[in-house]
Amino acid sequence: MLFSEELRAHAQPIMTAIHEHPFVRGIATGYVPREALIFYVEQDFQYLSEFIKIYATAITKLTDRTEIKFFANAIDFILNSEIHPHHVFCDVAGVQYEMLQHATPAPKAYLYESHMYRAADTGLLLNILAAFQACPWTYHEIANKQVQEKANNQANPFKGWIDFYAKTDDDSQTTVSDQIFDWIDRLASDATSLQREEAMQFFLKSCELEWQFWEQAFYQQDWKFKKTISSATLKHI
Ligand SMILES: Cc1ncc(CO)c(N)n1
Repeated sequence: MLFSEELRAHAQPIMTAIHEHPFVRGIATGYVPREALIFYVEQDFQYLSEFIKIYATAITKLTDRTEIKFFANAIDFILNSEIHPHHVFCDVAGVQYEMLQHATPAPKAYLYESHMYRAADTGLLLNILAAFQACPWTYHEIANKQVQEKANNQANPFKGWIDFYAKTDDDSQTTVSDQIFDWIDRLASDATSLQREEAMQFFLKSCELEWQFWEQAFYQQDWKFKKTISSATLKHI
């Protein structure tokens, strides 16, 4: 069994819970509460900005130009393409995207970002890719399933969001997530079983954190002492 198949098999209960999450179901049925959409975009905007920095860290581990290009493309994708699904949510919520670009990470986003940095700190590309893969993989799975359900019909205000994440790489007909699984398999074949176990942990925790990210937005879960934390300044120190 390929390592990527093992990853997917172990993540199945989490993936099922993501498909069934009320936020994700709401995208399919065309209704998500406005507060949830706003909280999501605020958090995702800052989360993706942090992701760019994590990709940049990954680039420092590479020498092969094709591999470097992969991460450079991923950065370009976040900066120039992934703003589109955010605009879809903003349009439905009736808010200006520019208004949602100043948030600080809520607890689960903070945890997810810290988890990614922890993977990067191991210095192993296998861990970085495994931790990162939950991101494109789960979104692609969500969108594909919703396309199969014909949720991306003209009447659905989230059609643009679903179509965006269901898209494949036009030339090769493979998705970014397929390419990453291939890359993970190549690295895993040279790894020890302990290293594979560590990568598995990074992947599964990222999958759970994807579920948590939807949950956090749906219920707008923020720091309990947000005002205290965000009003603190260093002026007395
Ligand atoms: C939290 C999260 N995971 C995955 C994606 C898809 O890239 C995203 N935009 N945000």
